Amino acid sequence: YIWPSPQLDALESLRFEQAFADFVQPCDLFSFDSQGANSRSGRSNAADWIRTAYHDMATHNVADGTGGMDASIRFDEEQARPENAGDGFQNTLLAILAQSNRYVSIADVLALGAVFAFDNWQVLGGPEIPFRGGRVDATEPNAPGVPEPQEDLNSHIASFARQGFTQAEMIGLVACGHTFGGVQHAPFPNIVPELNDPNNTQSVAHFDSTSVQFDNKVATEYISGTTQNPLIVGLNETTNSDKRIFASDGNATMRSFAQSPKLFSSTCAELMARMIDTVPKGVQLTEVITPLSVKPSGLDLVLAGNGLQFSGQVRFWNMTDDPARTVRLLWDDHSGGINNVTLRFSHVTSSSGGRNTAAWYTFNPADDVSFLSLDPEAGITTMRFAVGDKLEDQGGVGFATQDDVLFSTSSCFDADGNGGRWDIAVRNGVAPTRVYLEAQTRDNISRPIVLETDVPPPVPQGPTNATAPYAIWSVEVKGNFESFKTYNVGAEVGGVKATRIGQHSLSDFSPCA
Ligand code: HEM
Repeated sequence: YIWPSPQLDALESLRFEQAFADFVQPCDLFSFDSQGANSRSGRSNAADWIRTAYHDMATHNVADGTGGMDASIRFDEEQARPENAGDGFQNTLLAILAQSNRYVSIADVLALGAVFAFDNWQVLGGPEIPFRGGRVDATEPNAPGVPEPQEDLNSHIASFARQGFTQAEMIGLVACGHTFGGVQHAPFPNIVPELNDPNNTQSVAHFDSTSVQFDNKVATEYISGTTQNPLIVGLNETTNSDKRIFASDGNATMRSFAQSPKLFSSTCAELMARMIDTVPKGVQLTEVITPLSVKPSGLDLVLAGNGLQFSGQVRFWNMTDDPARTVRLLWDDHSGGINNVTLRFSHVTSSSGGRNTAAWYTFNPADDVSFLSLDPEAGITTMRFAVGDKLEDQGGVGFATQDDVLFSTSSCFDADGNGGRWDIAVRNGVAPTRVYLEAQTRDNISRPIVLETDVPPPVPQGPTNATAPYAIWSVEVKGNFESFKTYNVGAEVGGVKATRIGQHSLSDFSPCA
């Protein structure tokens, strides 16, 4: 896709910049145990996240298009059902709900959690699950429908058919899920006894001998008869659902997985992608999110008195540090000028279990100067980057940069921290039908939403100064801790409503006179 695209940019950052993937590194990390990082609980965030994604999806009904990945699992009513026994769903939401935002739904982050749980294993031949965004969060619980271990084979075949999966796909999906984690004593005391093991304090009987790792041991141990999977060798035959499911085609599918780690991996990539892309009828998912090779990030542009202050970074994918490399930012302005500055190397990040690296360059010219100064008359229209002698301009279109509506540093906060005045700079010649502040918050069912506060145009007082590059629109705000709330600025120009560059709170500016 072409930058900027607010939704795809946000999905891309979350998928490729590691932010919450750190919850599944190391892979046996479990955040909800009193021993924390030294946990010997037998549990893992990674396993909880995969199971949560499956249980959210498993309510899908292909016939009427209801249910699916829509984060309905976040409702207490759904978590209280016997089919959703255990605290793994609550734990998952506690860890990752905060990652959702106006562009990335809670259902998207649940799907991404499952992707991350598999992601770290790619270096060892594990699958990369293609990730799309655009899921829509449910407004109420879905109808029940998650399979339970005591049900018979025909019920399971029917249940997976209702979810949209064939019998062979059911075997595959269960095997792919059950290469992680296991069955805990607390929610399933009839399947797993207390283990009294100081290295497995929550008494989890694991599905295979490598329970926090993606590999085909779930299949090899089953085929060789050495499996300890509690849903295969459990003393109570009734709850041996994996045994019935795995054997339901004469072991053909499981044998093929045992013979070929590659086939198991590619099958899991395909089935997991289908699982997380199973959404209620009418929901339109985005394209598969792939990393942008060049991505401007964290941009800010403010009017400061007589100058424009521009700051930000640019990320180059699959690039490591190289002191000999020169990176320049070139920008076009409104007066037809082309300007340029050499950017400074900032740092290198790594993601997906160390498989990808990205090099970041920052726009500020020196450590003690946090912005580039632009001429406000000329402004900025488009960026391009020169890496050595290679021009990065998105195939000629450049990186469009808006300078029409911005925060002004004349904004100020009240001494009590409970309000102040927002000054928004509107470029001369631009005629917005609306300018507004955007605050991101959540509704009463946790969905990220945006509240808008209108900023009125200035009331003309005497002759207007039509030669000033920007006019100031202002609004006074009041409320508890208002000075510390973060806002974006948005505007509607020519019928197009869009968020502009940068994010601020009043406390970034000066006290009001
Ligand atoms: C007939 C279908 C299935 C049944 C009856 C079933 C049953 C179970 C049960 C009883 C547990 C133990 C939960 C706990 O103690 O917290 C479990 C765990 C798990 N299941 Fe399934 N499952 C099924 C299908 C799937 C599928 C399709 C996936 C994902 C693709 C999946 C992923 C997981 C994972 C990752 C765990 C480990 C959770 C943890 O260790 O915290 N399951 N399953």
